[in-house]
Amino acid sequence: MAKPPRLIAWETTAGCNLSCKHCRGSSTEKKPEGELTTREALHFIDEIKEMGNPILILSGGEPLVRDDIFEIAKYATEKGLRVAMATNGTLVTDEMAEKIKSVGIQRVSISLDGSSPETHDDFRCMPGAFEGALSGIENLKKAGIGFQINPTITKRTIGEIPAILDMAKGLGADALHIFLLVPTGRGKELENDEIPPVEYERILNWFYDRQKDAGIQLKATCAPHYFRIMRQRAEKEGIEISVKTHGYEAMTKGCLGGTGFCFVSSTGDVFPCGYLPALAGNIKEQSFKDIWENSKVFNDLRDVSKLKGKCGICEYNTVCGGCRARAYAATGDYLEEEPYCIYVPKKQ
Ligand code: HEM
Ligand SMILES: C[C@H]1O[C@@H](n2cnc3c(N)ncnc32)[C@H](O)[C@@H]1O
Ligand code: MET
Ligand code: SF4
Repeated sequence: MAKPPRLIAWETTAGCNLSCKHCRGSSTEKKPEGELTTREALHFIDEIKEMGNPILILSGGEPLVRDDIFEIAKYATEKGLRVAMATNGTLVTDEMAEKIKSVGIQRVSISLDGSSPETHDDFRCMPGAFEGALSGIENLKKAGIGFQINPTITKRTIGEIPAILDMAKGLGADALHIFLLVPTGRGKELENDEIPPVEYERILNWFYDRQKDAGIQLKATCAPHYFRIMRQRAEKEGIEISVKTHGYEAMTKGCLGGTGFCFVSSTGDVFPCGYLPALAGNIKEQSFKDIWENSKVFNDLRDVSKLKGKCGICEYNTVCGGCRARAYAATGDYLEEEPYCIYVPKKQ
């Protein structure tokens, strides 16, 4: 029997006040038909709670454009779920920050796709988006809410990542979670902005070094090969990987899509992650538990022996496993080898 999910990202709405260049959801001001109603949303929370006690990320689109977002969040925290919110920050006024606090949301992520207004505003297609995000952060701080910074790594932003880390530290963020661009949704049009595989290797090695001295929590999302690099580096350094030396990263693995994580769209479609359009089911038609336990796609992803190409024979496949969304984007098959990894497995 599959273990229950540890983390669920829910696109509470596909509507958004921005329309960023890379957006996996192609979000705009216009919401698509069929968004879960308040009743359906609360029922979904009941279903999650019956299965276990995961972290629930209220994402979007922009969650703050959903009218009943605080009712939903309050319902979830009162049921005992740990609730986080992912926002672009521009709508986080003092009043919003107070509401976020009062419904018991524990942490908020703010996206910063540049250390300067020029880069961020260009990426997010809105002049003032950078200032808006910073002002959102100040308001969260005043309300005493923990926050993390999420930058997306592309050719446009890679040069500013060290400066974004410094900013995150200076602002008092709890964490920096880097996101590596996945060419899906509007992100498909940014295909040429994806950093090449050797650059991935370089930035993830830099990230490994910063884990030691950053002083804030760092996590590489959608970069499963980080978990290979971490092991290769630790071996070279003669360090045994343990919770003591590598914290939370020692206990987890590259991609949790389908094993510990899933993404639920604004209309109730369930996917392994927000970047992999392989449908597992819809919560309006089937119970969430049934989808999680029995769908073909989730069961495929739980079986490492199904991986193909070099991921199939790689000695790191239980800790990395490749990005299934990139494999799907490149080949149409989510079990194919990860196209952005330069490692040559030892077993040939
Ligand atoms: C410590 C436990 C956490 C773990 C294990 C974790 C892990 C993950 C994983 C696996 C993803 C998958 C991305 C994908 O495949 O779509 C993800 C996405 C994400 N995480 Fe975390 N995360 C944690 C905590 C948090 C917290 C506290 C926040 C705060 C807001 C956060 C914010 C996000 C966001 C915004 C996404 C992207 C969701 C989306 O697609 O909209 N995470 N995380
Ligand atoms: C929730 C987080 O997901 C990021 N995000 C949105 N679209 C993409 C994509 N195509 N690839 C990677 N990250 C993305 C946002 O910038 C935000 O930080
Ligand atoms: N709109 C929020 C952000 O930009 C969360 C979802 S992004 C797909 O961070
Ligand atoms: S990335 Fe976030 S802020 Fe930007 S358009 Fe998509 S949902 Fe909106």
